[in-house]
Amino acid sequence: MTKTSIPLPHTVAVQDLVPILKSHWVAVFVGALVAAGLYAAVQGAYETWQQNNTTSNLPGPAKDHWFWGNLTQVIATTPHAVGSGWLDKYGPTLRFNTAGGKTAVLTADLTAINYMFQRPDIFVKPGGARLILNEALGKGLISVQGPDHRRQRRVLNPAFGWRQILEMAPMVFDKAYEMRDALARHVASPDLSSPSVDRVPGTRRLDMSKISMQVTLDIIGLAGFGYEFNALTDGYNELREAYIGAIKSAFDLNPITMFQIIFPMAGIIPTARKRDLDACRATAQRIGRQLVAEKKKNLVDMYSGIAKDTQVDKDSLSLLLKANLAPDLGPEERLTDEDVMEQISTILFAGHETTGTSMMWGLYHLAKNQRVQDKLRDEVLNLGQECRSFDALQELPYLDKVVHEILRLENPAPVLSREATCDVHIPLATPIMGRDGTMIDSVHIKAGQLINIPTGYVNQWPEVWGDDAREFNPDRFGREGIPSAKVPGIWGNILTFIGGPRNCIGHRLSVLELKVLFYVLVGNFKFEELPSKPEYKRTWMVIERCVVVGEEEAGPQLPLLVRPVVDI
Ligand code: HEM
Repeated sequence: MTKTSIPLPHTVAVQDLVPILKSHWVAVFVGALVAAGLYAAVQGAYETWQQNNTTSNLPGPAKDHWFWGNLTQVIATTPHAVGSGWLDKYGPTLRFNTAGGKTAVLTADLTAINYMFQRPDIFVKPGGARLILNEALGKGLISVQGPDHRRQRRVLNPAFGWRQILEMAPMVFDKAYEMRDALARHVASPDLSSPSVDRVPGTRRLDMSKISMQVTLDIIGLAGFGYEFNALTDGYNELREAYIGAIKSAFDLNPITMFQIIFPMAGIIPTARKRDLDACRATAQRIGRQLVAEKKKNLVDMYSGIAKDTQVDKDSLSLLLKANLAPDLGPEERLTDEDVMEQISTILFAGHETTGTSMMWGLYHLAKNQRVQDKLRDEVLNLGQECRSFDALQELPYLDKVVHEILRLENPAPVLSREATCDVHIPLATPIMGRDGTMIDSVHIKAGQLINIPTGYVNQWPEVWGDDAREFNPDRFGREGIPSAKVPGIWGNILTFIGGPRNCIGHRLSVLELKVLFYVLVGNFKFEELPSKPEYKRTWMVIERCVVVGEEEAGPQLPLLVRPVVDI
């Protein structure tokens, strides 16, 4: 019997499909995109459900809004204020609702925080934060993860040791005295714009937020990469404009940007914000490449004997270029010129607004606490008004306490976000009661779970710092048990510079800057609240800034009365 093959009625040869596919390629392409989108949405929804389900027993606030969860409260005030309220109410570990049906864990538990700090490959910066950092700064130390981070950190570390930072002290003193002279000129100039009540003879109403940002920009330019911004003299500077433009565009959190943060895949949408950002980045990169080329040439000239009598410049960029040439580094461990160039925007971003904001809030507290200011002035004037020795400043115990207290109470970035890369149990020092009444001694989370670390809350936690933890009182340092060694911070047992392998590489420079700046400021001027008593309010843009109520449009400002010390 011969077998005859009977074609199945619905079988179509592949070649028959080609013309159909060709004539319908747009429809097929769109169909494939929709299918991929649907798959991603279902997969995403399933993962979110799993994450939410796993943490559903944690205490925390109910949703305020069907889409924005509890974020409406956060946007109305600051993440630090809202988070602190929840932590006071629900205990040290809780869960709240973010946008799009997702949830976040918030924990001030010191064991949990230390566990996360020590495992930066498991607890990474969330996708949305990485998107913004990459857009604004490229792939510098603060943006990269895993092996790239370890490779960069190894080369950068030697540029930020105490010995290297101490060599920058003379330059920081120079800038601090330039600021003093600029303040003295302002005070001596006629005040035509302040309300008459604030025109007090022998004083001048000055925006100390602006001056804090100017002097710290000048310092980071010179200390970071030997570059003069001349911000204190207010001259035009191309890199400064590009940097300010990039930060402004990057943090322009309009609804499309918010959508892109929540759903990072949407980052490919071209927007005016992205266009502006790219233009600013192109300028910053052009100047950055030029700086790297010049510094590299200096090093090569020095090592090859062309410029025998010169020394390596003392700025971080020169020092890291030198470290990058170390013979014990393998070729795959060295940074490329592009890697080095990206560190310029990173150092600017990470080292400028943070220190500037700490200086500004420090002045705010000193103006409100004249007793502390007078005590500090009495101490620093023992060194006269022209000291240039950082060793001498290190001997001043009250200056040390004041700087600790400023950095404790005014953590510029008081809430950190992380995202788990795998399922993990986070141990807790303090067990908490779940919604079902059972005790929880470790938090189980799924991969992709968002976790917030309220470093600012821990810095102000009465359990750690005493009942007056939310007040400005430098004398708390030195009380028995304070600071507490239980707090896992890299500096001063506070969490301002965090801890673990991703701690703030610039913390020593920042402490040096603040000591020098407050020595010069308080030794030469008295800072007072304005007689018109404006109301100040905190705003948040990753960093907590100060605005005047009713003048929010003017942006961050801290107007204070400044009085030269000779007139006191
Ligand atoms: C008061 C001043 C400062 C504060 C409060 C501060 C705070 C921080 C914090 C909280 C982080 C961790 C961010 C995260 O992982 O999410 C960090 C990282 C970093 N900071 Fe600072 N910082 C300050 C000053 C500086 C200065 C002066 C520099 C540079 C000269 C600097 C450079 C960096 C860099 C490069 C990183 C990334 C480190 C890494 O991921 O390995 N910071 N800083």
